[in-house]
Amino acid sequence: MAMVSIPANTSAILLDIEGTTTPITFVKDILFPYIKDHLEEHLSAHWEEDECKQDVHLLKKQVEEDLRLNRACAQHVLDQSVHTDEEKAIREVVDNVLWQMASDRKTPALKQLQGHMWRAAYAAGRIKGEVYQDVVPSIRRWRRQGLKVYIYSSGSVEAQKLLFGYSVEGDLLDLFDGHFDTNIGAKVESKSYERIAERIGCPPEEIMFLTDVTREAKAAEDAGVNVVVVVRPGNMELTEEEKLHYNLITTFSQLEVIDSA
Ligand SMILES: CSCCC(=O)C(=O)COP(=O)(O)O
Ligand SMILES: [Mg+2]
Repeated sequence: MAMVSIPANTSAILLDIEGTTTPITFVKDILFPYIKDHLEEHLSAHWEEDECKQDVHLLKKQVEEDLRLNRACAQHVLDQSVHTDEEKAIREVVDNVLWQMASDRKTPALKQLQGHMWRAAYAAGRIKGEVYQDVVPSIRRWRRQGLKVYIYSSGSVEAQKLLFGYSVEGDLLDLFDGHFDTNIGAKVESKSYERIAERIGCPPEEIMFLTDVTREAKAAEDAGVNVVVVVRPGNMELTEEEKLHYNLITTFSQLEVIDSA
């Protein structure tokens, strides 16, 4: 097993979730189908509640933004406060959410609603967050070596905390020093990594980002962050050029801290 060094000046490890800590199949075959199967029921049950109203309001704002930028989109998200036909309004929200999911969009509006829906399923024990076996021991080792560990995922911070709080390995939230989602910016934009460095309180060069997606790796690299690309079963194939360019690992155990002592 080829080892990859964590540079001695590193103070924080930043982890992606889907395809990095967690199998893509967990997200695609369990989390996303849960939303599709329960969306209409969830909206009907909570339509009059403040949280649901805020979720719908955010979706509506996203539609307005998409229209402003001429993005093709399912345009019908109505403000339920002015709509009289609740069933029709719910149907339109369902259409918009399903359209966003089919396009694998990562908008904060979509991710916030998903997080709220998963909460009930995790709390009832119907879903448990999956993590690869090498993840927990490696994070514990890095922490013992003085590194901070953060999550940066397109999933909302709430969804991240549910996944790790109700995981197959129990409550893992104490492994993390903080969480970031797309409220700090998209994962494919380098500015997001600069903001994260600022929030963590260290220069980008002291952060190592682990992800399966090379567009995210490139954005992080452009910000000065060190990057390792994680190759897990079912992750997107890398090009030959990408394989040569990036440090690759198939398990977190391959990452070793260079001891400065
Ligand atoms: C964190 S829970 C669900 C994951 C999700 O919704 C998602 O979009 C995965 O994105 P990632 O940035 O972790 O690859
Ligand atoms: Mg990922």
